[in-house]
This record gives sequence, structure tokens and C-alpha cells, in this order.
Amino acid sequence: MTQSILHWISESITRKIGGLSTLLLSFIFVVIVYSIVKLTQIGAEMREVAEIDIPLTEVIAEIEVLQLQKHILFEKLRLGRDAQLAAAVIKPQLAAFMDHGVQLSRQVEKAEQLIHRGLSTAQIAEEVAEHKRVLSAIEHFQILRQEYLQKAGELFNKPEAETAAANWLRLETLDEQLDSLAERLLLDIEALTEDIAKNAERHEQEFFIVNTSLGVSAFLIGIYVTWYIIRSFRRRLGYIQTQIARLNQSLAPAPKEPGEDEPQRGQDELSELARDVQQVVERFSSEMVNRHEMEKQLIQLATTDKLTGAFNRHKWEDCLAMELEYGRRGVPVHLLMLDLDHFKAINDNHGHDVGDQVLQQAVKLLKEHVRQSDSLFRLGGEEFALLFRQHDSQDVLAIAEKIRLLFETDKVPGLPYFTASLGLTRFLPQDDRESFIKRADQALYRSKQDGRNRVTVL
Ligand SMILES: Nc1nc2c(ncn2[C@@H]2O[C@H](COP(=O)(O)OP(=O)(O)OP(=O)(O)O)[C@@H](O)[C@H]2O)c(=O)[nH]1
Repeated sequence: MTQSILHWISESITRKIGGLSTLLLSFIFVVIVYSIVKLTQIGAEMREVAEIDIPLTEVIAEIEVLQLQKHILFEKLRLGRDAQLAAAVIKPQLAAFMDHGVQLSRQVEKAEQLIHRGLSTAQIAEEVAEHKRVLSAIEHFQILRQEYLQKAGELFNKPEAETAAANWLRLETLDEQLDSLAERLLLDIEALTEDIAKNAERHEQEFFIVNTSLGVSAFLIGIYVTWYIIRSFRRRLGYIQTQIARLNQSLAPAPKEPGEDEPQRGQDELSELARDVQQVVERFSSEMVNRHEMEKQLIQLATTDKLTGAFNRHKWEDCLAMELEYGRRGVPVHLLMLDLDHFKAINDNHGHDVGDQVLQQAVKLLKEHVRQSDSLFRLGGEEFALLFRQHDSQDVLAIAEKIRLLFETDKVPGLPYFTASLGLTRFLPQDDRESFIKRADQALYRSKQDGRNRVTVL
């Protein structure tokens, strides 16, 4: 699975960059999600600290002070009782003690309400069981305090009653119980608030460490991704540029247009590469045009007679083979052989150059009066051949006659009068190359025999 993913990614640079960017973005996404979760958690803890623990700590401090005051008041009561002070003296002390008890109860209630509210609004998210245990301890404390205050009240109202001694004893026992209970309770609450504060602090530190390391990792990954992308591009661009430079050198130097400046350097590697590629493409296209032109010229040289511009013998062989193929398939194919009359005499009387001009004039006349598709060949000396495809025999005969007449009546200043003898034949089903040519030759020979300047059909 991992292998195939890596293979898929390495297949294109877009995928590589996309893959690395996705990795980086995923990492940053994880960092953001982690930060949000942690910050929410720390926020909740801070709220708990601010709204529950700090007020709770204040209440505890208050209770501690009240407890101390209670000790003093209780001691005063004890001393008064031991000294058997008059009821009038003890009563105000008892009143102060009772009043103090009410204050203490209020503070304990306050603590109870704070924990209650924290639990019911889920503000207290940690050590819930501990908080609940503290709550039930507070309830127990309050019950004892109720009894405690009741006994104190009885003593206050009936200091001389028979039950006063027993009440006093009970009050003392309750006082001890309440003291130890209050002490435990305060310690428990203190421990809870301390734990929560410590937890919040620990989470803050964790958040700082983890977020810093994640941030540093994201930064390093970002640097690596950037470095990797730049390196990949530079390597590939460098390679392509080298190849293009080599290709440029291997091509013939491009002809420089007058006033043409050196190509401007690109603004960056990519624009430089684009400029190099453009140059190579231009060189290639001009090279292709030249090559095409050269090929055309070579083909023309290889297939055309230099003097007259008619097709040469080489082309004749190719075209004849093709026309014979058509003939074998039943397409009407005609061959017209043409030979200038007494050409030797023209050469002898007017010179070789004039003879050449006569040959050129003959080809000019032929080209003007036959279709492009009807190929004209110079087979040698003053002998020419014309191949006609898809013509009626009568039409070809008419063309041959027209050519003969053209030559006969053609008058060009500076050129002697000249005529031509023509032999015409049609490809027959039983024909092969030799028999077909031979019959045309025979027809031409017959025209010569019969006095020249005529057309013979065989
Ligand atoms: N000027 C010129 N003469 C050529 C060329 N090729 C061949 N010849 C001449 O053409 C002449 C052909 O003469 P012959 O074969 O005797 O034929 P002819 O004189 O036309 O006589 P008939 O064909 O019987 O009418 C020769 O003298 C060749 O030297 C050429 O390219 N230019």
C-alpha cells in the first residue's frame, strides 16, 4: 500500500509537490486542532480555577480565621465555666460564640454552594469524585454543627439547668469532632484546589512544549519541502537547459537578421528555459523548411531532365510501372512516342545550341497542350513519351494530331522549322511492359517510314 502510494507520487512532479504540500498542510492542521483542543481544555481549567478554586480558597482562608476565633471564644467560655462565672457574664460570651457559629456556617455553606455549582455546570471536570466526597463531608460537618449550635443555644438559654453539665460535655465532644472534621475538610479542599492549579499549570507547560515542538517541526518540514521543490526544479531545469544548449550547438547557426540583437536573458530560470526552447523551435522549423526545400530540389533534380524540364528516364520507369498496373486493372492507358524529325540536320545546320533551344521549345509546346496529369518524359536525344490515363483512344489520337500540327505550324524567331513523328498505342489486356513499348516504337517507326510529320496508331 505504502509502496504503491510512493510509486504513484513519484510519477509526476505535480504529485510530488502536491504530496509534500498535503503532508505539510496536514501537519499544520494537526497542530491547529491540537492547539484548539488544548486551549479549550486549559481555558476550562482556568475558568474552574477563577470561578471555583479561587473563591473556594478565599472561603477556606475565611473559615480558617473563623475557626481560630471560635477556639478563642470557646476557650473563653470554658474558662468562664471553670471559674463558675455568673450567667450574666457568660451570656454575652455565648451570644458572641453563637453569632460566630452562624458566620462559620455561612462560609461553609458558601464552599458547599461553590462545589455544588461547579459539579452541576460541569465546570469541575477533574477529580469529580474527590469533590463529591468533600461535599458529603461538608454535609456531615453541617449536621454536627447544627447539633453543636443547638447545644450551645441550650446552654445559652438555660445555663442553670440540670442538663447543663451534660450539654457542656456534649458540646466539648462535638467541638473536638468538629475541629478535626474542619481540619480534614480544609486540608482536602486545599489539596483539591492545589491539584487543579497544578494540573492547569502542567497542561499549560505541556501545551507550550508540544506546540513549540510541533511549530518547529512544521517549520522544518516547510523548509525541507521548499528546499526539495527548488532542488527538483533546478536539477530538471539544469538538465533540460544543458540538453537544449547541446541541441542548439548541434544545429547549424541561425542566420542573423540585420539589426537583430542578442536574445535578452530571461527574468528567471523558467523564462530562460522558455526562451531557449523557443530558439530551438525556431531553428528547427527553419531547418525543416530548408530541408523540405532541399528535398524538393533533390527530387526534382533526380526526376527531371535538366535541359527541357520534362521528366527523365528514371521517372519514366517509375511512372510506366504504375501506368501498366492501371492498364492491367482495365483502366485505359495510352502511350504516345514522339521523335523530332531530322534533328541531326538541325544541329548540323544551326549548331548544338539552337538544337537545344528547339528541344526546349518542343517541351514548352507539349506542356502547354497536355493536362498536368498526362506525364511527359524525355527518353533520350530528341525522343519523348507521353502517358495518358482514362482517355478515349479517339481523344488521344486527336491530341497527337494536334501536337503534330502545333509543331508543324510553330514559328519562333531565331529557331528553324521543325516537325515531329508520333506513334500511338493503347495498353491491351495481353500486354506486358516490353510489348506495350515495342508497339508504340513500331508506330513511331512507321510514321518515320511513311515520310515523317505524321501520327501512326498501332
Ligand atoms: N542539340 C542537341 N542535340 C542532341 C541532343 N541529344 C541528342 N542530340 C542529337 O540529336 C541527333 C539525333 O539524330 P538521329 O538519331 O540521327 O535522328 P534524326 O536526325 O532526328 O533523324 P530522324 O529521327 O530519322 O528524323 C544526334 O545528332 C544527336 O547528337 C541534345 O541534348 N541536344
